[in-house]
Amino acid sequence: MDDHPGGDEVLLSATGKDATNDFEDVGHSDSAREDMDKYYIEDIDMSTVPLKRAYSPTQEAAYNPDKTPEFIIKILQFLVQHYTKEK
Ligand code: HEM
Repeated sequence: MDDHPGGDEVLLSATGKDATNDFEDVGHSDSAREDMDKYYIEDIDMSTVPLKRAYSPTQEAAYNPDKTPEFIIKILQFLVQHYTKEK
């Protein structure tokens, strides 16, 4: 951990899961890839790795762009005001 040029914090943040994407995202050099051979212990039993949880957005009411009811109410209000003034 102390020998990792990227520091120990990033390694700790990638523990308990498959860190392949974390490793690849950094764009490690070829020599870093070669270094991995030095630290290779064994293949991971993938059945013990927590499954990736799919992102599920909270169900929000869909925005209703249909303003027809509001529009009709405005016209009715206008008509009521108009005719009650004249009479
Ligand atoms: C056994 C696995 C790993 C080895 C052997 C390794 C090795 C190295 C080496 C040699 C460097 C120096 C730059 C280079 O040569 O690419 C480096 C940088 C770095 N590594 Fe790793 N690394 C490992 C895993 C990880 C993981 C899992 C992460 C992320 C969680 C990570 C994050 C970083 C970061 C952020 C840097 C600094 C990059 C920069 O500032 O340019 N490394 N690593």
